[in-house]
Amino acid sequence: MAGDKQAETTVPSEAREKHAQLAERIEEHRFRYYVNDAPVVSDADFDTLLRTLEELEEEYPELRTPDSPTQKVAGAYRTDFTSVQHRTRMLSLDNAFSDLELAAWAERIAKDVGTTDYHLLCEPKVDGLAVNLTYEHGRLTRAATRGDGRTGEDITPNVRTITEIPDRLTAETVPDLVEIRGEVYFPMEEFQALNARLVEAGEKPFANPRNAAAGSLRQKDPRVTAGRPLHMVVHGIGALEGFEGLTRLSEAYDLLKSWGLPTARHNKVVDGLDGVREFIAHFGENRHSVEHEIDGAVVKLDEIALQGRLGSTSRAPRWAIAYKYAPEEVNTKLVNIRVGVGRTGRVTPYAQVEPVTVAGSEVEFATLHNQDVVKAKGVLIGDTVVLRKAGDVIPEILGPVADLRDGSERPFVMPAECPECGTPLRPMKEGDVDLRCPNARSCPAQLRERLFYLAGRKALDIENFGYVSAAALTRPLEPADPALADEGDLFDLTIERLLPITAYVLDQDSGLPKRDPKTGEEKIVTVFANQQGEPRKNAVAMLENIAAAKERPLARILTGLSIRHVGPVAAEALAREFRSIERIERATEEELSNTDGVGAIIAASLKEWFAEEWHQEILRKWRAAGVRMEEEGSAEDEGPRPLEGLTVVVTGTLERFTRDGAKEALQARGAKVTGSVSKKTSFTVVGENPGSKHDKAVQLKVPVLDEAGFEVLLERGPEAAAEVALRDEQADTGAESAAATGAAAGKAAGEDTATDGTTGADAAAGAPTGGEDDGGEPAGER
Ligand SMILES: NC(=O)c1ccc[n+]([C@@H]2O[C@H](COP(=O)([O-])OP(=O)(O)OC[C@H]3O[C@@H](n4cnc5c(N)ncnc54)[C@H](O)[C@@H]3O)[C@@H](O)[C@H]2O)c1
Ligand SMILES: [Zn+2]
Repeated sequence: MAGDKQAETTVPSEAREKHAQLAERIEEHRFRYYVNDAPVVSDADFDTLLRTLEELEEEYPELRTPDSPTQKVAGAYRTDFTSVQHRTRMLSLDNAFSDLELAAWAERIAKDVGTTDYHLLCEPKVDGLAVNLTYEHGRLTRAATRGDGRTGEDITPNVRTITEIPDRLTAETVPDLVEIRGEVYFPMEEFQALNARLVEAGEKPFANPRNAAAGSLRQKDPRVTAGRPLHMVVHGIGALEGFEGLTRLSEAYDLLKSWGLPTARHNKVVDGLDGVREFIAHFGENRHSVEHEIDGAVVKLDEIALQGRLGSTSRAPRWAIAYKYAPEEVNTKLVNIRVGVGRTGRVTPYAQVEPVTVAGSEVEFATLHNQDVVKAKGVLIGDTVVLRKAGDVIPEILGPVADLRDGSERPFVMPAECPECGTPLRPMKEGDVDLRCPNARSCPAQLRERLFYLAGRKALDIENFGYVSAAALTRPLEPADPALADEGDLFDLTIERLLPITAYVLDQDSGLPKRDPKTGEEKIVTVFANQQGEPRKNAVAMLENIAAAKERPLARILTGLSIRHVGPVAAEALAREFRSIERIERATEEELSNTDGVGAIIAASLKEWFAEEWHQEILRKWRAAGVRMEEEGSAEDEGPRPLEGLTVVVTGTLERFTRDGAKEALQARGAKVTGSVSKKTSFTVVGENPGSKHDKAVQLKVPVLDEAGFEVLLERGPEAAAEVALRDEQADTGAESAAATGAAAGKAAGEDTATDGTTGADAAAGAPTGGEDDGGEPAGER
């Protein structure tokens, strides 16, 4: 191994070789990125390569030659554009990937700047491509790409199509010559539409908005550029002739703005590192509240004279640094496109990718919305794709890396049948893009999703009831019959029914069985029993929690029914207005859609839902199981108050009510409860052993109700109660007056109550049988 090479250099040949290979790969990626506008690796992976090269050069400084990629700005440029010399170089930026690196930079600045009197200017780092605009005597004479920093491509006609960039600066005194540097970007919201158009025209879609910006700007035909929604943000000044007096960069921006140039709105001048950290944290959290994509924050020395004192390396200024945020985009393989069936039967394609970590979490699935979206994105199964996960948003596929295709990729075909129950799929309405599984009741997928939603936070909030339980109850491996045919039997589940159930452990994101990380096998468990066959603690708790859920407020019960378009907000509005499922069902479409927060669509959807026999069956079963189907006036001045305007006296002992309970039930319905009988008393309720109040009522001809009559009053209102009032003491006149009061009260409390109080079917069917013969058992279904 000795030989003369050793004498020449201290760099081992493996290191030298590694360096050469890395450098070549980096140059190739730069070519694809800057020249083709079609990178094949993610920025993060590219940055890692560059970092590795830097570290190697750290170790063997001899490798750091002037033509190393670490020492140069960008790379080549395309020969079909005229090349132009920049008057001053366009540089790149050094990066900080951590607070530590940022602090090290700040420390160096503090040391080298030679004064304590300086400021730091913080700017969002715009994710686009750099351009250089030359204005001579206020007129735009040239626009160019960065190129290798000295020479760029002439893209003047293209840049002229960007409306934001002025042809002429709007000021009386302008420099003889000024180079304006900035970033051209493509808005994320319009990216999808562009790709859809490209795919439609049989062209290659872009992998992300940054490439779309570069590709759109670097068009041979500027008319193509004109059709693209490009924008620009100014972030620097190059050459400047015939203009004096600029001392701070932040002030220069204000000047540029007054000249009509598009400057940034989010820049901030701070005193020191703490301010920088605050800025970085703020935009880290609000990355998506800005009009363009941000991939970091750029920190600059604000004083222009001090910038000059610090100078630049061949690649980047020493007076600035780019702090990079965690990448939100990664490249990964699109393994498959599957379809999932949702709560309302909507069948949606989703992407299954090779698992990757992005924005701090591992991602294996991404949304694709519908078959049209799959087509518009131009992705093929087997493609390398750009996957994006922005904040809490569901991961999505941006586009394919078309340059990596090898011909083995295949297009996605939407299945004709439901993947879980085999029913042929169809659109709900003509013209709908979405396909649905029409087997709403027993499609295991739909039922599972409905149950999961029903048990979830927004609806009944049943603890110990998650996705695995929902799956086990609806599609067990054993026994063959699922414990639930639909949600109707939920409240009748018993532990005996649960114990024998075995099922796959399903993943909530994909609906697919989870696998054992060690063996790779699909996980199968006895969901509710332990190894001894005894009930698991969770299973017992789940049943208890299911029972407790019967008492949830009406709005939650309503939400849990998975009526299309009836989410928690609409359910709340409906519960407030109608206060019982029955009244919602009986309401006309007009009454429903006139409710605040409920529109025509929701009204129609409610009507459709109630018309379905198996939905009625759910309601019957829930009712029988004791699920709350109406609101017991918790809020005093909300909703209909059918007994509004009535004054009621209660005396004696009631069997099914305490005195307070009776009082509360009356007040909740709007009645006034008093202690003594007068002419104004609407009803006197008498229990066992009533005292003088009963006599007084008889004397004043106030209608008297026994306990059964009292229940009629509560449930069906004053008119029905008047009919069943104890008649032996010629209560006729009293009844009439009570009915009159009731009707007036109905009006006062709003139309719903009026209809309710005088309801046709129920009153007609109920009144004749109520009262007299059967001991006051209120008629009607319940
Ligand atoms: N995926 C790939 O194959 C590939 C290849 C090459 C480069 N890249 C990526 O391209 C990016 C660009 O590399 P780079 O060398 O231009 O360095 P850089 O993006 O790290 O920083 C320099 C550039 O930032 C821009 N910038 C945005 N906002 C700015 C602001 N407010 N002030 C000043 N400048 C601002 C300027 O155009 C400047 O040229 C990197 O993120 C790199 O990962 C990717
Ligand atoms: Zn189905």
